Amino acid sequence: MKVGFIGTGNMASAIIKGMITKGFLPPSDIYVSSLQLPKLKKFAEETGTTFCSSNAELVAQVDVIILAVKPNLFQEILPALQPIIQDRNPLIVSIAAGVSLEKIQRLLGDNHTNSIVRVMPNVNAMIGESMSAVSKNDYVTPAQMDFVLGMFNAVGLAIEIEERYFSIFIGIAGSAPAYAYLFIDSLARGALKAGMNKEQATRIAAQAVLGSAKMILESNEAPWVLIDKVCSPGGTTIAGISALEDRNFISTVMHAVEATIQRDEEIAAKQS
Ligand SMILES: NC(=O)C1=CN([C@@H]2O[C@H](COP(=O)(O)OP(=O)(O)OC[C@H]3O[C@@H](n4cnc5c(N)ncnc54)[C@H](OP(=O)(O)O)[C@@H]3O)[C@@H](O)[C@H]2O)C=CC1
Ligand SMILES: O=C(O)[C@@H]1CCC=N1
Repeated sequence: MKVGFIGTGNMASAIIKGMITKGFLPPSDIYVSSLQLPKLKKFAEETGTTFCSSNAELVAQVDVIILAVKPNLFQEILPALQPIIQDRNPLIVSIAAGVSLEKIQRLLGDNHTNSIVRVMPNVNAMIGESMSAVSKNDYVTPAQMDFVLGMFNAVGLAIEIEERYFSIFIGIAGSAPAYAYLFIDSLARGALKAGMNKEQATRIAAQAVLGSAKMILESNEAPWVLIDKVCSPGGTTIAGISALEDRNFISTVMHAVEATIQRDEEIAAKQS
């Protein structure tokens, strides 16, 4: 299978580097196109991927197209590629927030029936730790779906969900790495304020958060049960939990998830 990425920015490069590290495809079977050609050439040389000087050149050579550009570019890019896409009929995979399967089909021509898959990965794909959601339209074959699930399982964990849950998924997985990085950075700032070197504090906090995430996944205990196990009576942890709740930590984080969902819905409304 030859897989072509239209767009090689933060997310595509994370997936590409993750796929290459995991040996999912030989780098030369990954085709890339984007806007700034000198930058693209350097990226292709560094990764061993196949450089394409235009989106059309890419579409002409691949079996799977990954749309990895910003949502507002879909209405410019897809109609221009419509004739060649309809001629070759590749599997179309979109990783954009706020662009529905139905919208993609509309941009490719309502009178056609393309195999389209929507994926919401996250940037941790770069180290093989993405959490990705996958949803398909009616024309995707079981073999095509297996290929997409295989690709995103190679760079983390991929699950199939109904498309109507995509906005919520972005709030807890697509955008969530940034929220987790912010939490770790905030812990490190607390340590910095108390006199520890920030770089060392960041590594310590990141390992503590990594272990906590693994504990939730591997212990089968609810987070609140685990929280109680850390809190000694009259100890340090309950003092910290109490301070977090003084500043509404739980509702602040819930509010961040709600804001993410709302923004995804706004982007979707603009695209429709
Ligand atoms: N960042 C993230 O963590 C996540 C992002 N996403 C989704 O991924 C998509 C890409 O996001 P992200 O990688 O962050 O964005 P970036 O801005 O980092 O990358 C966008 C890419 O699109 C390329 N591009 C722009 N115009 C064209 C064009 N006309 N033809 C071909 N390529 C073009 C750019 O090229 P050039 O570099 O040459 O300028 C760039 O490589 C978005 O739709 C986003 O919703 C989904 C999950 C997580
Ligand atoms: O911020 C964004 O819109 C993209 C989608 C999910 C993560 N980054």
